[in-house]
Amino acid sequence: MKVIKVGTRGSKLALWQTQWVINRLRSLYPGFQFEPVVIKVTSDRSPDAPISAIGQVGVFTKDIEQALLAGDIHLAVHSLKDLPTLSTPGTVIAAFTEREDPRDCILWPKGQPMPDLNNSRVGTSSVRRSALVRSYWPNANVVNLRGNVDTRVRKMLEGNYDVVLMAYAAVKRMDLPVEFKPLPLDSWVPSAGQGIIAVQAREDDQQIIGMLNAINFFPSKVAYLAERSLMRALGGGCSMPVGAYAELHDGELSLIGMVAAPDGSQVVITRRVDTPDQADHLGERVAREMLDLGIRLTIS
Ligand SMILES: NCc1[nH]cc(CCC(=O)O)c1CC(=O)O
Repeated sequence: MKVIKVGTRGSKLALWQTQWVINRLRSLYPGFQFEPVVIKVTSDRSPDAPISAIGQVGVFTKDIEQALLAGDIHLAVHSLKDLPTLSTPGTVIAAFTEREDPRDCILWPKGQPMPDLNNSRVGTSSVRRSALVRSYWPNANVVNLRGNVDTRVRKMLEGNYDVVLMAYAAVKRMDLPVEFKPLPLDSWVPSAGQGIIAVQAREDDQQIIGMLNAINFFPSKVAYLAERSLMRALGGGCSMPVGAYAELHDGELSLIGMVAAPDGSQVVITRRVDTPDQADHLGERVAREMLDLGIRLTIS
């Protein structure tokens, strides 16, 4: 039986996502054996350093892509939002999964009432989330908090933070000892790709690409094309306070874009609609309109 090696990070969330993809593939292709291969990535090697200090693009994904290109694995499973908006030459995202709830949410310890957000210590290391906290809850204290989902929850339960911010997708996929409340999509615009799992193959591997095509979900792909185009037009990556969320509904693609000043003094949110074949153009248009509003994209 042919063994297909599936590259993944070793975090619980990554392993959950990889198992989910493997289960889908296994039911479609019973003649193959799918085997997860854990690959250590840059961010795992410096678990406490701020991502902005580790610096380069692709801290969650680069080492896995290299293993893919080297032929050590046949395919790779990533959180789409962790992948750089410019794809690595030689690789292709051959499947975008059905999107899990894309919203951000706040988490606090199980059994406790929801903290007063405007007087809380909020743990996050995301520049997008900190800008939104500073804008919407001006008296809250943003405290840097890095690490895998488990680490972030543990540090909160140890009393270092009153609430932490996280992707709702992560809360739904894992069993966490927390209370949680999702934040509204149109004011807390998520990161491009949030909630979608990306399955990557080598560009020249027609067999794997063909197999992955069966689990590709077109509405997720076209939504991401618009979100990615917006990110590219802003020249942004995860180091900028930018959000993008697109949705295909009744043949119409709508895109919400968000740009914030890192200190929260300005938040610009724009929504536009177009046909799905105009996904790229829609992203550029929303980006252009937001830039025309004159927000200062100062990267701290
Ligand atoms: N960079 C961390 C990361 N990458 C993907 C997810 C959530 C899962 C998803 O978006 O599919 C998370 C956790 C978070 O944002 O709190």
